[in-house]
Amino acid sequence: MPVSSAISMAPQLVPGRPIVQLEHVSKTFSNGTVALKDMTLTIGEGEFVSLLGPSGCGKSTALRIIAGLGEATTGRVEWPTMAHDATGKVERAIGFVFQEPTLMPWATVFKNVWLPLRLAGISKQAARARVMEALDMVGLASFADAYPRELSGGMKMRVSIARALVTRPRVLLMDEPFAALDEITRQKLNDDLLRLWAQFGWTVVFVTHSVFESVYLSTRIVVMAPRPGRVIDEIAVAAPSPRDLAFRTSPEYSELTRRTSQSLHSALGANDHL
Ligand SMILES: Nc1ncnc2c1ncn2[C@@H]1O[C@H](COP(=O)(O)OP(=O)(O)OP(=O)(O)O)[C@@H](O)[C@H]1O
Repeated sequence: MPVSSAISMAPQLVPGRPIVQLEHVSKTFSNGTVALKDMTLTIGEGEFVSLLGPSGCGKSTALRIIAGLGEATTGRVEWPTMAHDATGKVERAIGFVFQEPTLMPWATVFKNVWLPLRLAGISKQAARARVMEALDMVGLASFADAYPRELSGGMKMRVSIARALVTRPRVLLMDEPFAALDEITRQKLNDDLLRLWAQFGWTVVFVTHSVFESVYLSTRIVVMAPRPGRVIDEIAVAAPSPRDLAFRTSPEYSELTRRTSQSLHSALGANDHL
């Protein structure tokens, strides 16, 4: 594919029906910090969207609002295709992966992954098949009886991902999940995540600081700037799957990282006067 056709403003690329829509979402914390200002974003089913931007531009705040872990001050988040309970509250079929694996050190890998099902009242026996399925997806089925202290950093993150997958979410929300890992482990987890995404067809919203990671993983990159946190650019990445070393070393990848770096640079420059 010629480089120019892989780069365009993103809206043409939205492939499926909208699964989540942020409509003019703003968030001001009680100390007066405007973490998000007027964020409008539609994410289609099956997209892999990265939120990319410098520290403090509101990426985590946006992700938490999407997850229902935080409230927007103004604006709305709509889930047009998700079920609602009897009170009209949306039943978000989501999994959330934090930057730290946040595992219970005293519990086995199995018990850590069982946690979301246990909280939903599902017994260990009834949960067994689903826990093992989730562990199998991340390649850790044989570590079910291990404790977190016996695992490497990458394996702990895999357990954390399995814990997010055990509820069989339609949308996976990931807040810089690989930032603390070494480069080789990070690339391996990038590849495994892409393979699972292609296989299971989830929608992924992925927060990152890394231009390279965002280009490698995403179908669309949403670039954000701080003070106030806002969207300043969207970049479509039309390169087909599977993405691999050939893509990582292609002229198309270089051009996309150049274009994305420029955009990130202007995100920083937008606040030079502050
Ligand atoms: N609970 C809070 N109370 C007050 N201010 C907050 C709170 N949470 C975040 N902020 C502020 O809101 C802004 C956006 O924070 P947020 O964590 O969303 O940014 P981010 O882009 O995810 O940053 P990073 O990449 O460093 O994680 C920052 O200025 C931050 O200090």
